[in-house]
Amino acid sequence: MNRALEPRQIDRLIQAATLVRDQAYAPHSHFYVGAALLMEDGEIVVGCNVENASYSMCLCAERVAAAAAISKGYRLWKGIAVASVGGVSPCGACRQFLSEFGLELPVVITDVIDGSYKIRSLKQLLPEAFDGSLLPTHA
Ligand SMILES: O=c1ccn([C@H]2C[C@H](O)[C@@H](CO)O2)c(=O)[nH]1
Repeated sequence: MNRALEPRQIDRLIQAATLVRDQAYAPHSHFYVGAALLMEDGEIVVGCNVENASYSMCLCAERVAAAAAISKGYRLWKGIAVASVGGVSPCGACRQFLSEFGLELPVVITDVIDGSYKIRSLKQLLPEAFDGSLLPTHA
C-alpha cells in the first residue's frame, strides 16, 4: 500500500500544525509544539502541547491531536505533522501512543523557523515496536 503523502497534503498538514502551535500552553518550558493529523476523508484534526506546574502531567501536542481524532471517531490516519522551533521528532511516549493506530503513519517533522521538513514513517521512528499482539487478552 502506498502511504506517501501528496505535496498538497504535506502543505496542509504543516500549515495546520504551525497554526495550532500558537495555541500551545507552555509556560514552563516555553517550547511550543503543534501537531496536525490528516484523516482518510481529508479532515485535519489538531493538537498543541498543554503543560502543567506538575511537570509530569504535561501533554504533548501529538497525543492531544491523537486523542482529539479518536474522540471525533477517526481511527484511520494518513499522516501527522509536528511543528516546533528546530523541528523535534515525537518523544518516545508519543511514538508508542501513535503506534496503536498504525506503524505506517508518515510523520512530517517541520521547523517553523525556515519551514524545512523531513518525513519518517512511525515504523522508522519506533523499530521493533511493542504492539500488544503477545498479550494474552489480544483478540
Ligand atoms: O514531540 C514533542 C516534544 C515535546 N513536546 C512538548 C512537551 C512539553 O510541553 C515541551 C517540552 O518538552 O514540549 C511536544 O509537545 N511534542
